[in-house]
Amino acid sequence: MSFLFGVKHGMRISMCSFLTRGFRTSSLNWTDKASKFGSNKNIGSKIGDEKLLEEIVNSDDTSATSDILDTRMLRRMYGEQIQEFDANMKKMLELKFKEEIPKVKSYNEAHGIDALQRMKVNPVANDNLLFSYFISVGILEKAVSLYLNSKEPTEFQKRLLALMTGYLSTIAKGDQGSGRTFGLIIAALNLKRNKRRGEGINSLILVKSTDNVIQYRKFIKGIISKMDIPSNVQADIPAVAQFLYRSTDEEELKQQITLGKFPTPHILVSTPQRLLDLLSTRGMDFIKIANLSAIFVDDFDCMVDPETYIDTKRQLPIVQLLSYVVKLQDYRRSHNEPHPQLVFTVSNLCTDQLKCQIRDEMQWFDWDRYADIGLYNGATDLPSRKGIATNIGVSCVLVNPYISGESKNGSKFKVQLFDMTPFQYGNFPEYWKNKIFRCPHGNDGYYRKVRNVKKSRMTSEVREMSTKILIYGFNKLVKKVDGLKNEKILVVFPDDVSDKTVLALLNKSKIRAKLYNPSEDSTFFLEADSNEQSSILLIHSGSLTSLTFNGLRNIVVLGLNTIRDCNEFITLAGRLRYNPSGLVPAAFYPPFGETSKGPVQCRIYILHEQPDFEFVERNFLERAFIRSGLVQQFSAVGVSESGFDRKRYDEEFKSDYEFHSQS
Ligand SMILES: Nc1ncnc2c1ncn2[C@@H]1O[C@H](COP(=O)(O)OP(=O)(O)OP(=O)(O)O)[C@@H](O)[C@H]1O
Repeated sequence: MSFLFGVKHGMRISMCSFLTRGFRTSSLNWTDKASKFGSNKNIGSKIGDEKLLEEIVNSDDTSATSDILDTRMLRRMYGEQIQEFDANMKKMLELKFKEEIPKVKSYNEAHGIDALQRMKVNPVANDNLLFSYFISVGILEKAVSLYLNSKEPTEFQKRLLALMTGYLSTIAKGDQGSGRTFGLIIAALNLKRNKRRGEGINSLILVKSTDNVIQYRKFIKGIISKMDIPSNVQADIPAVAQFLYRSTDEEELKQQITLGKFPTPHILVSTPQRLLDLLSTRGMDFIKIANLSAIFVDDFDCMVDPETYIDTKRQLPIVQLLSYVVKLQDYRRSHNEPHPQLVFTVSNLCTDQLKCQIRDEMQWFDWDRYADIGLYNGATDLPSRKGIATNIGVSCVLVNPYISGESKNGSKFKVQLFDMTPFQYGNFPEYWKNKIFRCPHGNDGYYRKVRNVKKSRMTSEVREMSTKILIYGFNKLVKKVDGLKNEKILVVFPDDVSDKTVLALLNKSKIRAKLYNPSEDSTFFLEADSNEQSSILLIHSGSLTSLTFNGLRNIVVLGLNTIRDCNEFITLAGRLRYNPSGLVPAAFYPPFGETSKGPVQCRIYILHEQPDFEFVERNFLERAFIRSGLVQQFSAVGVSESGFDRKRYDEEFKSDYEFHSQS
């Protein structure tokens, strides 16, 4: 408590209040400003006194600078402090709630109408809804249409933007590549701030990783660059959006100075961890998130446990942060404005278990003003739609290492490749359900345990050898498979394998490869191949969530440790974008059980060492292939594995407690 309130209140408040007095932007919000520019009225540029600010930051107190630099120590202390803070906060909240409840009630009574009737635009009544139906600021609508080269929102965006017009909250299910990220960006840019909320950051957008924040920065700057506003105002981006992520000390300090200079951006994009760091080191008066209009969380289900969601012993950073931020809204509320809108996006595999947990355990949402996007199934129902687009094919290639004695120079390490025997899904929903929900020792949790035990038994030499086998396999695959020759490929490897090791092994095999850089590689797969450039882009599996690679058609996965569960499999497949615009048409996600007959246009090759490919690994893949919508399979190398005993495999994973057909 003392850490957050005592120390922070002393010096920081004085600095912050000075900053807001001295550098406060006009009380108009940015969308108002933009409209004025659109009508060619110059409202004046931002007041800026760099030197004075620098002095204030420097003289803030020396401990503040060391606070910032010695963040590791602070992060360690953070856990205890937040608990103490939380307990005190609860007491204050209880008192505050007593005063505030009549106001909240009166708001709900005054607006006692059905949630869906609050929407000003009906997203299904008209097939030709354009951005102009939802975006009230002309200059923003033009910029979005120019940037996306389209005037039409996607189906997902229509639903989301319609809910925004009714100030509704949602947990929105969406297909991979359906425009979820842009939906959130447009909603946040367009969201006007009610003056009664007072000053503060308008929207908070939380995303999983640093790479995601950098991608948001690129998209938002891209939209702003299309606005027809004077060039001196273009430099004002920090007043519109700011971006927080863990980085070098220098970059982190830069982020803080910008936030000190522009304390109330229209949008703040951050990873949960970085925001928690800053809240613990700089306090909530530095980050003005006490009266937000909206909180957006992109890919919420990728930030929690894929099986148990938020029901875990350890409180996950996103859960910890949301609980804190939402409480803060109520604690600080001295106006009669409603609860901030909460918008989470999730994948279309998400079950209603997540929603139930949030409803029963978290006081985040105002459920009177909530509406779903997408169909929520019960915990043991099949998903309503396919999770992987029907133009994607998947192949599992088994890599068998051996020592050849035929070379002139003696024995040589070589590999053979085999296609795994494809799975036969059949046409029976009961079979699929048994596989997904009733398969004994077949769930993702069990599989993960088996893989962890296997990994813990491997020495570092064996681990390195395993990577070497897969790189040899990759090299052979590229030479052997026509569809991969001279193609650009995204190679994904497990988070616990060093990128240097993979890069060194590829270079040794004379394969030109480069590591993914979020600032420059989003168009890697659209650029024409040249002899000097690499055609292989390398990325850790943990970095994939939400990244868009326009024009990506081939992914090679180095080992099953790269895909730890079905969600990760869907996220991985969702990076494939046949369409250069980066959108995946909704028609590629038909109902779950529909047989996919379309051509395979994008491919995933999963490489795995044959000696390590046992029934449990095979079963994991079968479950993932079924659960993600009976994905199309294809043969990559044309040589089938031998010795697979299907009968024994089926027996091993048969349940004595099964789903049966109703007929
Ligand atoms: N309405 C639209 N019209 C045309 N293109 C669009 C539209 N919305 C988004 N896009 C393009 O589609 C691509 C994917 O969009 P976006 O990243 O929002 O999808 P997503 O559902 O968030 O994908 P992911 O599966 O990566 O989370 C982007 O590169 C964007 O340029």
